[in-house]
Amino acid sequence: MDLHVRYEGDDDPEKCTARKLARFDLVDLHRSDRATPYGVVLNPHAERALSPADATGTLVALDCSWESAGQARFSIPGEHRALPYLVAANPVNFGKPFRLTTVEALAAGLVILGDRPHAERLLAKFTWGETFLELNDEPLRRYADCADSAEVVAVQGEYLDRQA
Ligand SMILES: C[S@@+](CC[C@H](N)C(=O)[O-])C[C@H]1O[C@@H](n2cnc3c(N)ncnc32)[C@H](O)[C@@H]1O
Repeated sequence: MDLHVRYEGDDDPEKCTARKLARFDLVDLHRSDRATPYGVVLNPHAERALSPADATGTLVALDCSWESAGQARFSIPGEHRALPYLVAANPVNFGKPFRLTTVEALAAGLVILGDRPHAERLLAKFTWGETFLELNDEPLRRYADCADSAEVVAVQGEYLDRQA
């Protein structure tokens, strides 16, 4: 799978997971929407949840600060998909649902789309990377077994009910 990041550069460069992935040649960074290849765009505001039905060779994330990650920022052309309920393992948002770093979002997307080994290669660059897969082991396996977005949303409902 080709991994691309629309890079805004408005977050702390020391903590930026996309920059680190780029240093290891694990993603390509793009400074404009126009330069970003068309594919499945990971967008927390998207109406449709990512599912194994989204067969694609190109996964795109937007790396910007959460303060600036409003809907309007996601102007990248592509098929926009939200990730279902998963919790963050990164030190900034540990345990918070839906608030994933770029590497966590790309890794989750890869697992749901059936490429767990690729996800493991990305996460191996972060001390807390393996924890992300451990914390989300059951939901990730279940989402990856779903046929489509509606099934993913139904499975997600079980986790949201447990939270309530
Ligand atoms: C807002 S940026 C924050 C990046 C952070 N500065 C870092 O260093 O990784 C995280 C990106 O990951 C993707 N992402 C995170 N959580 C997501 C979710 N619940 N659904 C879809 N995409 C998500 C989106 O592309 C989002 O813009």
